[in-house]
Amino acid sequence: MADRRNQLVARVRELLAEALGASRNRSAEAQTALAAARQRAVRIRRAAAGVPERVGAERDRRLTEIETGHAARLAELMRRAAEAAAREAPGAGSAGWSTWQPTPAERAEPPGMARVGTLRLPEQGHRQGPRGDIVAEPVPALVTLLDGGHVALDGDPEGCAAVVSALLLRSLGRAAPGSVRLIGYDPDHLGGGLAGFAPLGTAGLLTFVGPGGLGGLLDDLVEQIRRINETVLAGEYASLRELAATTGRRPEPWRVAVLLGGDELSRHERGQLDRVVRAGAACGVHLIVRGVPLPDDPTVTRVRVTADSAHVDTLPVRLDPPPPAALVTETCRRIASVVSAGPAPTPFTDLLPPPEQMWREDSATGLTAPIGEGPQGRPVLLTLGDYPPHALIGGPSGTGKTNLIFAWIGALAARYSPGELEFYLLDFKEGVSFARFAQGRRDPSWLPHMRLVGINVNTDREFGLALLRFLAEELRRRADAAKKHEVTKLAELRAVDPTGHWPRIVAVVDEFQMLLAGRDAVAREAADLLEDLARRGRSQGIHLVLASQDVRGIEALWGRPALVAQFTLRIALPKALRILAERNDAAQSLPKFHAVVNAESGLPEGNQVARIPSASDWETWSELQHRLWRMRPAEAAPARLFDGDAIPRLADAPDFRALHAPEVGTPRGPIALLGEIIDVQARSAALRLPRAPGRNLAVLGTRVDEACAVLDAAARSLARQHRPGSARFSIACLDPDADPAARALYEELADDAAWYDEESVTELMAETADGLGGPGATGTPHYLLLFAVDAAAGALAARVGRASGLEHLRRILHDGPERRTHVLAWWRGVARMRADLGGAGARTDQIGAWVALDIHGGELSGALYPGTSGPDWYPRPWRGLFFDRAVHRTGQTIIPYGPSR
Ligand SMILES: Nc1ncnc2c1ncn2[C@@H]1O[C@H](COP(=O)(O)OP(=O)(O)OP(=O)(O)O)[C@@H](O)[C@H]1O
Repeated sequence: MADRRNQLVARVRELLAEALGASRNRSAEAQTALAAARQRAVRIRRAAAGVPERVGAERDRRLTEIETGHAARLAELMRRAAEAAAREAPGAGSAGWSTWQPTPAERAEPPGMARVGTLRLPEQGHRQGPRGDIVAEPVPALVTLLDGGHVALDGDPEGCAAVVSALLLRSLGRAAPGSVRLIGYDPDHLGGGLAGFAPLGTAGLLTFVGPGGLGGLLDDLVEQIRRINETVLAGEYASLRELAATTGRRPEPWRVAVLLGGDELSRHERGQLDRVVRAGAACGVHLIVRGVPLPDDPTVTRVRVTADSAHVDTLPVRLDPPPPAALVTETCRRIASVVSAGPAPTPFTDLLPPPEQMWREDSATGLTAPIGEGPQGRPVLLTLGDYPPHALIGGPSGTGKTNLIFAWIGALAARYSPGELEFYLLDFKEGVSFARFAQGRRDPSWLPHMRLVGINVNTDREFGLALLRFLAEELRRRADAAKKHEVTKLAELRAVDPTGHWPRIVAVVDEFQMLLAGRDAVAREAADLLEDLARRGRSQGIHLVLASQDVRGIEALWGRPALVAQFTLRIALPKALRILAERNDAAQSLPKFHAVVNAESGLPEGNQVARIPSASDWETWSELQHRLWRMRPAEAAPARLFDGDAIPRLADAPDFRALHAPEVGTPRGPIALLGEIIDVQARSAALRLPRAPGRNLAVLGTRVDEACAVLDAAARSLARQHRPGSARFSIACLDPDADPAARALYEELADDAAWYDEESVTELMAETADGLGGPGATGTPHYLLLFAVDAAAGALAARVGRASGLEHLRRILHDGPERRTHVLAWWRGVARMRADLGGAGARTDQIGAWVALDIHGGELSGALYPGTSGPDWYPRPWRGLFFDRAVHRTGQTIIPYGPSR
């Protein structure tokens, strides 16, 4: 039993030991696991502690990134907004006050908006500057006024006044001087931003309406809107802005009414205010109000100002300071002085079609072109055709006649090509402005339509006559052509003869009364020609435009009612008298640079007032002329310029250039050119010297230079028709003053010339007379050029052999021409010539031709000139009267050629 018990104890011990061992192992394992777990926990805790730090950094990084992007985007948007604002409110519309100056919009350009401050954004836009600094980009706060709408102000008076003066100054700065008119209504004398604009009042650009005047003011604005809608926009345009954009014209000013408080409005006034708000902006009528309720309308911008903030509609705004007072008054003063100086002329380009449209018109039925702008901004047209055919222009000196002629010629020349229209222009007053139409030294261009320009012709009425004769000839040519084609009018002639050259002709004569002045042959013939041209030119496309500053010019026509009646188109410049019908005094109240245009012979119902653009200053004109000149046809030749003050040169004369010597022998009837004829083609006066009795020339008068010039031209032109060595030129100079000219001629003629003086002239006479031989003898052509031959009378009176020198001279004059010996002699008076010819009663028929210089017509009576009283000749410098009994009925005025040297 004990064993059993011992065995049992041993077994229990054994089991216990096993159990203890096992549990020790387990415990150790547990310990290890615990330690590991503890370590993990620490690690985890540590790791866990690191996690939020990383997430936060990431979040912050992202946030910063988003913020930067946002700021950049905002800055970019604000930059664009600022740029857009600068576009919407260019120049004076938004410039800062320190650099502000007026920048008027072009006429087709809208004036734009006006800046009053900057937008106050919740997050102000920034962008990084180059060094990382922050740069603010303010966005301008803009308000629409001119052409856009109205502004209603409310709140702090000082802030409102700042907005009013900023808006007004910016509006004035964006418009041409005078094109913004302000009307103030300030019954409580609040000033309200208007005060600084007072200088505009002197030019009528700022008017005030007194207390109680609001109703009248609103009625007036409504009336303006009605008128503009009916007569200016006239259903064609929705607004003045559209009209300006389409046509480039702005015929109405902007009217800005500034209404500052006052009593409550009556029903009528409210109604009128409503109308202005609804319809005003399209007609350039705008309101700026404070203390006057404006109805809600899309055109109304509301500006609310409190002591520390401001809003434009709903946008918060930081208002600009008001413009400096000095800037306001100085700007207004300048505008007022420009306006007081007179209305700005409309630009000349208004009269012209666009370049691609030039020379597109057809003149078959007439010529139509604008001359200026009418009161409603519409062009006023001038027409020349079957009706009205001719025009009279009148206006005292300085009222713009010349300018009007330039404007009209330019408007026509730009529309009709030179094949459709030709001009002839004659200016009887002193001045050279029309010379521009012809080619000049300074400017090689000319107006391709211009065929003739006569300037400084005041003493050369013959030139006017020559033009009229030329036109009469052209009229005859046209009438003949019409008859041949069995038609009556130019339009029909052009239809049946489409390849013919039948342009309309416009002949302009400025100060035409000079042509008709006096009761002499020139005036009589001129009036007859004018009458004929006026009557018949109408249907043949020849149109007369006569201008005069002087009522006497018109009176010269008044005596010829049939002539005056043809001039149905009348153009009266300010203060012109008698151009319009008797009781039509519209020209008396015309402003400067305006004209009454009347196509009804001046009857009041035909009046149209036009504002004439400035066209005559050199730059304005030459721009057009150069353009048209470049368009000229290849064969176009410059206009003939006749300048009464210029002395022509023989070497330039077409007739001189055309002379040449025959291949063999002597010319049958050589020609001596004496001077330029006063005519349209610059021809030379030519004396034919065939072998026929009387073919000698006497130059009569005391003017040395002119006499020498006539003999010089005669000799040089004759020499050109003889080969060297085939003619003799004997030059006798008996007046020392003529010596240089005679010597120059002697040198020019070289071997063909011989020189004689007082000593040797007698020999010349004797030898020449003796050499004449019998009546059939025809020797070498011999020309005796005797300068101041009367000075040799003493020497010639002496007998040499059988006869005296004078007798020889008479024989040469008598028998010479038939033997090719011609005398071209200068006597210093008619009586001296007669004496040399044999005394007072001597025959003069051996003097077949003469040129009279300072000799009165009466002295030339008798055998020298047909009739009893001599020619109508009043001597004047550098002019001569040429008469050739073989070809002339009346004398011909010539201009001696200038010295050839
Ligand atoms: N429409 C106009 N706009 C601006 N300036 C003008 C206009 N018309 C004329 N003028 C200017 O007025 C001045 C006188 O004009 P213009 O020479 O045409 O007058 P006029 O009547 O022909 O005078 P006169 O007969 O004395 O020559 C010139 O300096 C001219 O430039």
